[in-house]
Amino acid sequence: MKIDKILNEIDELGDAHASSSAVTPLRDDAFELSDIEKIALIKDDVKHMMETLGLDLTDDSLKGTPQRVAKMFVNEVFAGLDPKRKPKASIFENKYKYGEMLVEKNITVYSTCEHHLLPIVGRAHVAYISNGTVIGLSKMNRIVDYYAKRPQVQERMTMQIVEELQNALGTPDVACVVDAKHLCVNSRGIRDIESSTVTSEFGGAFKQKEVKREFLDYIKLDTSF
Ligand SMILES: Nc1nc2c(ncn2[C@@H]2O[C@H](COP(=O)(O)OP(=O)(O)OP(=O)(O)O)[C@@H](O)[C@H]2O)c(=O)[nH]1
Ligand SMILES: [Zn+2]
Repeated sequence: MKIDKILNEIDELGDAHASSSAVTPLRDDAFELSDIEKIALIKDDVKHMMETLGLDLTDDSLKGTPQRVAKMFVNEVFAGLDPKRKPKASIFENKYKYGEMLVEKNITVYSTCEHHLLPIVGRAHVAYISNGTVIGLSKMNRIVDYYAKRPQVQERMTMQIVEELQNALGTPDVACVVDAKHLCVNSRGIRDIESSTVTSEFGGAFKQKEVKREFLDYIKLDTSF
């Protein structure tokens, strides 16, 4: 596929929108290889890494690891790099005129820290106020999961979730709070097992103190961050 076409598609999908401030840094040729080609190349890379560490890849337990890791990277933990996998946001008309805030809370987040390639595990809470459009509830969970399945920093992921929902719903009135543990902080380095990271993005009406407060009350967080 021609790179112009791919970039156009990404643009249409809203991920590389010119006004976006939270774009995952991707190479121009990011989608020139097929998933199968990527898995074959990554398999060799993982094999090389393990051999360099001195592991015997003829061992029964280790021999399948390069292929297993390559498949897991492309099809699972980094699958959200591919705009083709972006969930379709089922949008409905708000015929019942529900005008209050809707909160989808405690969405499970499994992501990967892009600095250490170690897991980020936590919860996302998203909210919006309808301007005439409503979105299928599960689509909010799916949008969170799509952006989580990338090498990430938590700040960017939080902003990407909000930007995507703003595009889908056609309103700036969207917010997201993420509370997550970074295994690069908990299990190595400083090894602080208790600490977690809270990030937030408040769009449109959520910048107002009372609206923000209502959202944070629903998810039972204070405003001290
Ligand atoms: N802002 C931000 N930083 C992150 C995130 N995930 C991991 N980091 C940090 O990225 C930083 C990378 O710093 P470096 O000094 O290059 O890495 P390091 O030598 O492994 O540092 P230590 O983790 O302190 O041992 C670390 O402080 C991580 O805690 C994230 O989502 N957002
Ligand atoms: Zn890290």
